[in-house]
Amino acid sequence: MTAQKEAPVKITNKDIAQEFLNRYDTFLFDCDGVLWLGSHALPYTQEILNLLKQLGKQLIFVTNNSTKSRLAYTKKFASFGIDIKEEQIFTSGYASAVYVRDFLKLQPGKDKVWVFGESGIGEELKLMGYESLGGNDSRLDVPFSASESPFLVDGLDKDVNCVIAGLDTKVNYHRLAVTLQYLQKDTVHFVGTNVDSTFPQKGHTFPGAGSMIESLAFSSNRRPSYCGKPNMNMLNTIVSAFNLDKSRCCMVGDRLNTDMKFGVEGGLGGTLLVLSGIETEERALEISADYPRPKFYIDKLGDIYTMIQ
Ligand SMILES: O=C(O)[C@H](O)[C@H](O)COP(=O)(O)O
Ligand SMILES: [Mg+2]
Repeated sequence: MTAQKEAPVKITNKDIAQEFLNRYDTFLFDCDGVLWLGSHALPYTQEILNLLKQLGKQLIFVTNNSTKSRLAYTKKFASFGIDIKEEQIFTSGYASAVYVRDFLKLQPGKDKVWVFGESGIGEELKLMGYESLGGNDSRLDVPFSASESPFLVDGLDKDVNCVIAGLDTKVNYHRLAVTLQYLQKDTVHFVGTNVDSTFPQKGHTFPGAGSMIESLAFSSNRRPSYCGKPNMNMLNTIVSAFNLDKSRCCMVGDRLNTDMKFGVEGGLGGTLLVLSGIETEERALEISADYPRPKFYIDKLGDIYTMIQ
């Protein structure tokens, strides 16, 4: 991993903020920890996004949170007074469905997908014509019994040829046990939405998708193909969808080993780390073999708005 050669620059005043904005035409925004913490919008999120729109900047949103579909995310943005189109949003659930369609080339109407995760994965699969099982099926909410589970008593579904595993806030032994049965079939592909070990919320840091997916990897002794940031397939999908000039793009995120790695390895013109999510200023400045340093960093995204007033 090539560490950013020059030390990251902290955006602390109007001149630095203005120079930063002038460098880029397109901003790829991570969501959790940057725009909001769960249902709590971070300060001036609406204002800074509206300002960038007024400046003619292109806004794209790239979240490793697979719990909602792209369409559902437009509603979350709207709840914060932000008007965003579905095509501007890329989730790790969508990236996983694209991987199933374009790389695994599973047959809609024939191949089914077992989902360990929430509705955002199944909804994206459905839009591509795939039937998915598991997910938020309420029969998985009851305590597990091998002799009574409806997912086992009649045997596994023979048309399931892929497992997609992602963040599931209703994780339980029933979901883990049935998912493992599918992963024990070597004909079933193992896809993980994202590697994030933790999930930032207001005042707390909770287990992330990666911590659940790695549990399934451990019990099945298999490695998942991860599709979210920093996977370059996800970036390439976005770059080609918008025909982007990467040199004029900046990735804005709160995690070094996903967002910053995604931007630097993707060859984007710049990266901005915000300290309102997972990372600290110390980690932003340290040189690590596991992830690159950001080009810029700031306490929180909305500070750009207040600085240039
Ligand atoms: O656990 C997860 O899935 C992630 O922490 C979370 O959803 C990350 O979302 P992002 O910061 O990429 O918007
Ligand atoms: Mg984040």
